Amino acid sequence: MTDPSRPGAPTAVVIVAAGSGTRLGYGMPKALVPLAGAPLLLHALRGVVGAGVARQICVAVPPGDSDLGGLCRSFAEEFGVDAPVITVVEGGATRADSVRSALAALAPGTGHVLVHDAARPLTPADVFARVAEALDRGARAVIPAVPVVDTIKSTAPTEGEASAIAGEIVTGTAVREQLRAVQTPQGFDAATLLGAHEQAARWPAEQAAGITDDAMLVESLGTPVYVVPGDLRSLKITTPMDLHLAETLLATAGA
Ligand SMILES: Nc1ccn([C@@H]2O[C@H](COP(=O)(O)OP(=O)(O)OP(=O)(O)O)[C@@H](O)[C@H]2O)c(=O)n1
Ligand SMILES: C[C@](O)(CO)[C@H](O)COP(=O)(O)O
Repeated sequence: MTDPSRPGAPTAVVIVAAGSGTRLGYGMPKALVPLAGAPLLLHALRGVVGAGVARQICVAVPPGDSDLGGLCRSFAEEFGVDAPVITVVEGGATRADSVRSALAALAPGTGHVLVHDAARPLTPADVFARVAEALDRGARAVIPAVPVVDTIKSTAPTEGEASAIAGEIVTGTAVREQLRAVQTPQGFDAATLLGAHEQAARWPAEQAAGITDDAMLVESLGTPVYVVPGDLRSLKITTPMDLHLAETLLATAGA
């Protein structure tokens, strides 16, 4: 339910659910893939409504889809008038295109926007709350993140004689203490996010192909992006192993 006592600007949550799920390999849009018997999108919708931050939820579904749109409509009927308004739009070829399509459907007067992956079905309410609170405190952009546990190195393809040994060679080691693994929901002042996406829509294809989250578009404008603690349970379902892990987490939580 939307908490009417929550201070701050009217908040919309965009759920991007238009991906194909190629790496998961189920032969259906990833948002439809079942986790503990319910599609990933349904888990994400329940999470957003349970967090109580949204006045509107705008879901980007694959072009031509009717299953995920139908799921959203049934979900809205289940909650009735107390639930946030749920809007369904057709997503695009890339995640950024899907976000852009959803932003165009936000209600006039929307002050804050949280962009969330349908592929993160187990994000705890606390994470939504931390992001929304940072916006209420004046941040124009805020992301949840967790520390990185592996050592991260950059590499380059080997050349000449070295290529007989291996395909890649190390070019550097990042300072791990400065690295964070970034999650969603990512929160923004609505005008800031719209401006950032409008600018990125004019980027050349090669540069646009490198867009992996919304915050990097805002960073490119020089706007400070704040970081709040994420949660390891907010994992992104990308491969079959992630789905197994999420099933286990749910089974353990319900035990
Ligand atoms: N054109 C796209 C691509 C991705 N997404 C959404 O962005 C989130 C993160 O994307 P990702 O995990 O990469 O999903 P897919 O693109 O479906 O995965 P894959 O790359 O394996 O096909 C997902 O909720 C996905 O539905 C989207 O709305 N529109
Ligand atoms: C937005 C995101 O979930 C932050 O970690 C991530 O960058 C999405 O990447 P994907 O390759 O589109 O799954």
